[in-house]
Amino acid sequence: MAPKVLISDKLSPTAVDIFKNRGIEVTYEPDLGKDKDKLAEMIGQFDGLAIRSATKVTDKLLEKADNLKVIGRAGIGVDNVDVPTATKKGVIVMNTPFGNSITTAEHAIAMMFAVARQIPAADVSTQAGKWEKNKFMGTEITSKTLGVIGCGNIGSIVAARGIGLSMRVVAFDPFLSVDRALELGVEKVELDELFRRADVITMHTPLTEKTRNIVDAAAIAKMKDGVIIINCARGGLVVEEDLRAALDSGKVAGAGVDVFVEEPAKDNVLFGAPNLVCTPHLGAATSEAQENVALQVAEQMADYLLTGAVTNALNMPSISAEEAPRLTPFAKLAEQLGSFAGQLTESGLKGVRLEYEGDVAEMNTRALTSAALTGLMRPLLQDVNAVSAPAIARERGINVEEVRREQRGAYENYIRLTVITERQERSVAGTVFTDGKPRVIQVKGINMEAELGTHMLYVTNEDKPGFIGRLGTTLGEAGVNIATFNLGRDTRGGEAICLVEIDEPASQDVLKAVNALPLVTQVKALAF
Ligand SMILES: NC(=O)C1=CN([C@@H]2O[C@H](COP(=O)(O)OP(=O)(O)OC[C@H]3O[C@@H](n4cnc5c(N)ncnc54)[C@H](O)[C@@H]3O)[C@@H](O)[C@H]2O)C=CC1
Ligand SMILES: O=C(O)C(=O)COP(=O)(O)O
Repeated sequence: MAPKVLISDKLSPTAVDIFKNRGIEVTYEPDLGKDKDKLAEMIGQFDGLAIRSATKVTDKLLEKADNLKVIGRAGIGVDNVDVPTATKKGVIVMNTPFGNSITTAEHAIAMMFAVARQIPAADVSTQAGKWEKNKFMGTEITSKTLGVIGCGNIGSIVAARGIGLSMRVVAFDPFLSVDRALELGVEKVELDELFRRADVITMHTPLTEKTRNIVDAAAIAKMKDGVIIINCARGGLVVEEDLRAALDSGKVAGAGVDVFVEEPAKDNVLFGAPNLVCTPHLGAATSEAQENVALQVAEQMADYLLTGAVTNALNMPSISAEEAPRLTPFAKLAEQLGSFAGQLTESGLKGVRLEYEGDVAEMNTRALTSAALTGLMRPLLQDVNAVSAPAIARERGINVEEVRREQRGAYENYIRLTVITERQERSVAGTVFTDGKPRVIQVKGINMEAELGTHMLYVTNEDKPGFIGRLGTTLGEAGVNIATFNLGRDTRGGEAICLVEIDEPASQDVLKAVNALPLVTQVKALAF
């Protein structure tokens, strides 16, 4: 069945065309993001949700999103998405990190000039026939200091534009390296120094608990008298009441505000302040940027839904379209190994070690580890998937270790998964042959070669003659048909393992009967 995608915010028609052309059923409801009840009613039918900033993807909405696999943000900020809850539910959240950055940087520069030359107010006055030439005295930008808070994609474009305008640029960004600052031609400074030195301050950080209220009354007090403040990033970065007071007092000479704590902003404390220029979250609103983000989000979501390729996800490692098909059998193997170990693990899991050897060591092992963790935890948590598994493992304090060895052993590729519990370590290993089929090749250090079917019996016993015949007879008498039978032992007369594929799940009576056989040490029904 074709996957279904809902677009709940205004997106360029390009997105609709791409989804359709790729065989995805698409519902375009550009105003749905504003109607959370209707959205909650509809969301259950969809595999994908494409949004901008108006749709709020809350935990309540996600509760109803039973089929959702991917949320695509046609833009950058995902503060309107509850990413931790989406991750726990196994829903990928992806954005388009570059599509609108130039446009947004240009908006910040436009705001700087609009404020410095009071263009909006001068326009209103002029069109009212007032010709107030002396009222609108401006500020020259050349040689002034531009303070950039957050010097990532957008901040660095703003910095470059600032330098192009002959400004001196200082930047505060804890993740900005000295080399990158040099390359950009900006001076890396601490926040207080930026506040002290900048004539114009512009913000380009995401909204996080660290950046919320970064510009409040105390910060403004450290700034130059007559500073200009520009916010084209997120509403919560500035305490609106404090900015209003500073505009009223003249401490801040002017502000350009594109984003608000509450959006749509209908009745904001800032409105009506002197020399305030506002726009309704227009940072990304150019046809060029909207084409970019619509095209990119639709391609990324379609890739994921149709091929499993992952690009620009915030909660999952990337998997390219080329590697997705190559990775699939290994992901299946990793998940089967995890599932095998998970079904045999009864006491508290402390850690998991994944060893990748040969060709597979050069693949995207993070994605394979996620698949292994999914298999491992599924016996406990039905809804876990490769998106949620690493987060759940972390939350539960399960230590995950990855070892990669590129040299080949007896097999071209080899994955060994070891679970570490309070009581013991247990390993299971497998490979993918050239037929693309995963095989288990070692259980607890005992070699064998088994393809895992849907229903399996796992039996450990003492290696003595006559056991296999008795096991076969017991299963036959119980009406259980054997599909495949795989054997291994550590030493002659030592510990032996049978992995038996059966056509139907083993009943409790069958398990009891097998358990009662002489020499049996453990019997377990496994399902894959
Ligand atoms: N007004 C609008 O329409 C638009 C607004 N935005 C906003 O702009 C933000 C930035 O976008 P990009 O530059 O693409 O993101 P980015 O991730 O490339 O850059 C953000 C920078 O902020 C820095 N940062 C993080 N925490 C910080 C802190 N506590 N103090 C100082 N710097 C910190 C990071 O190190 C990073 O370099 C987005 O998160 C979004 O909220 C983005 C697009 C359009
Ligand atoms: O990309 C971003 O972070 C933006 O803020 C753009 O928002 P929008 O898509 O225009 O609602």
